[in-house]
Amino acid sequence: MESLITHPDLFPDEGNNTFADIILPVPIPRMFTYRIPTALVSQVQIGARVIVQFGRKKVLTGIIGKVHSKPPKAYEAKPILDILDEQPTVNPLQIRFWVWMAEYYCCHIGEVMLAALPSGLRLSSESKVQLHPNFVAEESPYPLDAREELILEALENRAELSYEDCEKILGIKTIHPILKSLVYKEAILIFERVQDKYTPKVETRIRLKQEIAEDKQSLEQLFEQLSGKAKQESILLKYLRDIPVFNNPSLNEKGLDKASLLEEGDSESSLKTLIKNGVFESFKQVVNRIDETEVTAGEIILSERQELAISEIKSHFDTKSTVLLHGITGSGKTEIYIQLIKEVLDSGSQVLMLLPEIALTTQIVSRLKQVFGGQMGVYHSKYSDNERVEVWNGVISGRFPFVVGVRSSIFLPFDSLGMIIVDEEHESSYKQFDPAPRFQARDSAIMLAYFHQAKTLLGSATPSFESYFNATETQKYGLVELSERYGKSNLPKFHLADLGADKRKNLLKVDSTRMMREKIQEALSKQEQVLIFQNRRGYSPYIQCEDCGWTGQCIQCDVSLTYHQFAEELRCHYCGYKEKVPTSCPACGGSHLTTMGMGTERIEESLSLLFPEARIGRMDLDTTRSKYGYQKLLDEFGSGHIDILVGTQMITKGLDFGNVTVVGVWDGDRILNFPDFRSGERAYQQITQVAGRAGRREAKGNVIIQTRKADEAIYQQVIKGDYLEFYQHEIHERKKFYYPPYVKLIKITTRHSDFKTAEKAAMDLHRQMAGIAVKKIVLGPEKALIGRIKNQYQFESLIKLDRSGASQTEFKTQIAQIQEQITAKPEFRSVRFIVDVDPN
Ligand SMILES: Nc1ncnc2c1ncn2[C@@H]1O[C@H](COP(=O)(O)OP(=O)(O)OP(=O)(O)O)[C@@H](O)[C@H]1O
Ligand SMILES: [Zn+2]
Repeated sequence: MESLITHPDLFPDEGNNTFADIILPVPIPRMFTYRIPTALVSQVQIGARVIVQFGRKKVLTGIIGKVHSKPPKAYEAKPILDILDEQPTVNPLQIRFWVWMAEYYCCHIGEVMLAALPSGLRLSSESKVQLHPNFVAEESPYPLDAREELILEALENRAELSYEDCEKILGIKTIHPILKSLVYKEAILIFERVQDKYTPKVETRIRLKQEIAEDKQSLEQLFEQLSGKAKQESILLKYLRDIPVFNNPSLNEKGLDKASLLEEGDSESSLKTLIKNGVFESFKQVVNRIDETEVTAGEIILSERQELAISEIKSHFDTKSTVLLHGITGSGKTEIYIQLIKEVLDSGSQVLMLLPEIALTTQIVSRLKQVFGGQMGVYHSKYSDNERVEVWNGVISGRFPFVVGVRSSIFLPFDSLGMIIVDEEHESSYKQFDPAPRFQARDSAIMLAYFHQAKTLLGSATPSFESYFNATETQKYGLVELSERYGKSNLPKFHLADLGADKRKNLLKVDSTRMMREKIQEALSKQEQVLIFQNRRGYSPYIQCEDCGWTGQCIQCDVSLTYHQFAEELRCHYCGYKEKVPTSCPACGGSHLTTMGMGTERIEESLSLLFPEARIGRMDLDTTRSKYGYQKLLDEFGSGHIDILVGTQMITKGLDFGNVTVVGVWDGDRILNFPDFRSGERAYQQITQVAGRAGRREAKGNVIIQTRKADEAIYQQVIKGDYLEFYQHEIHERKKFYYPPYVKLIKITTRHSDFKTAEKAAMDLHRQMAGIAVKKIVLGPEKALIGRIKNQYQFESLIKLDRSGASQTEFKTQIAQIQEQITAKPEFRSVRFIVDVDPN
């Protein structure tokens, strides 16, 4: 797309009264108001992309958020330079949603826009200069000065110059007055070249020349000519095998993708010869990046219990807009979703289904694909930006009335959602931690549904306390319970394996109890499969010197470096700093460096000592970094090429493998040790979810939890599977100590490169917050758990706010003002405040 626009200074103020508030991709709190030149008034639409000048030299692409007739008071509105879209890129519902998100999560609307638009839809633009077509130096009535001459000279040789080029030519920074004068003298034009970053995928295709394809005789002749030229003949044969033009010459038209024509090792040069000799021709075609899939699923018959759940969900939807489906692991929630999705799609509305990041590459998506085929779009963060633009456009065009996606799919341009499903709604990865907007996708989805007058279905075997609270205590949500597994499957049997007792009896072998070994052996001997879970948190292995206790520390953050065996490196998980593993201790020079902590790698090693015959796989951040890494491991496991799969959180999310009968939790106690008020909730969820992967068909499942604290209440609660009892016990504590869902939490982090400055600013913030007149408790400021990240010191304040909407709005408005006041003070100019609403 190219847009030729005149320079802003060429727009006189025409006294016209239409203004637009523009959402700009810069960190300013509000939308910025611009004037709409008369010539453009008829094209103005909310959601259309525009080009505006921002500051002195910057040209930005923004989006029209609002149209009105009130000129801004604090500044003179500049004109909009151009409107890029005939069809708006985002719709008014999306803008409403963005505005809500910026307000609720205390961030700039520009930040929401940046998160929402795939970067392929954001435009890059740059001011360019070219000679005025009518300019003839000799005839110009205006004298030119030396600098102006230089620019014109350069333009004699080059069709266009950027602002940067001009700066270089003149060797000065302030070129604007000179260019302005040249514009006035009608010697140059300033224009914008705007580039759409999205590039359609173009394939080179090959087809027979039509006259050959249509005429059997000339085809036969061709074979005679090619006899003896084996390479060319082979290409022709391959083509005819894939495109049988003998039977149907019209097939020839769409040809064959060049890459697949040559995939069997045929040579490119032989193909070239064939093209040169007029046998084949090559042509280009724009293709979809996202495959079309055929619907392949057969009819599913729902169980009575599932039918009942569906009718309960629907009847709740008559009066409530959100329903929580609490169905134990393996109860068949997916089939319930499928049925409901079908009905909503049939009624002509759109459906969005949210899944946690990692679950999105798995079975559930292929299951949905079988049912919904090409009308289902998948929106994944491992997709390239171009692929995301295709999903985006597919939602607008109606190609994808149904999308399954990760948390960012709530930003897709839906215009008539009928239902949003949030599967595994308890998952903490629905919360975006960094950068802003720090949104919780489940909560935002409920808001989005509200804007669309749509319904939200939350599903989980282990609901978040927030959702369960809303479904029971306040009855804002409807509650539907499924407490039996589908079909002949039963919940697995639990075994607590006491590490301490085994140690005393000398039964421990490479960190494993006798119970763990026996159960794994039993499964292996029956050709059944095993999953071993190791919690990621607190388990990063590190290197320590046995002599002096030295451990590697990051040079920019207050954290230990994590040991990566594979790369023989120490890495910082916060800033990415890395160094080679030292051969001797940098502190004392000793040579006894050992690996501490027990990561998945270590367990993999232990298991291969214990079960030398077994095929063992490992799934963690290291082994799944590539786009298809995760899928590949799961495929190998699913097809029985792996007997034991060791993994972190990733192996717990929604996996459904019938042959898994044993699930081992390698170190249960570590799961209990989250240092926050949600630790109990998280531990219950994690153990229940991973245990739920066992025994999902007829064969009985076994879950072994290794622990030193077998009498912890939480183990008994998990084993009993009594979510309600667990919830009631925990929620009581939450109430007593003022924690969510009884209060709203806001965390404010104050950051600065100087320790004292950070502390002082945090204290200042604290003092002023005390003055805000809403019911609240303010804790801190305290040095953050990790006191320094990327050389920035951090202090944290935690605010417990009254749940009422009015209190929250009041607090948030005032906190924004307080931040502005503090950073206006010279000593605090580079202090950063990070506001996290509903932190994890
Ligand atoms: N009506 C049905 N007909 C045939 N098979 C079914 C039906 N309902 C569920 N199943 C099968 O039962 C198994 C468990 O179902 P599903 O994976 O949907 O459980 P879930 O509730 O999502 O469990 P989790 O919370 O553990 O992920 C799957 O293999 C699924 O294909
Ligand atoms: Zn670091």
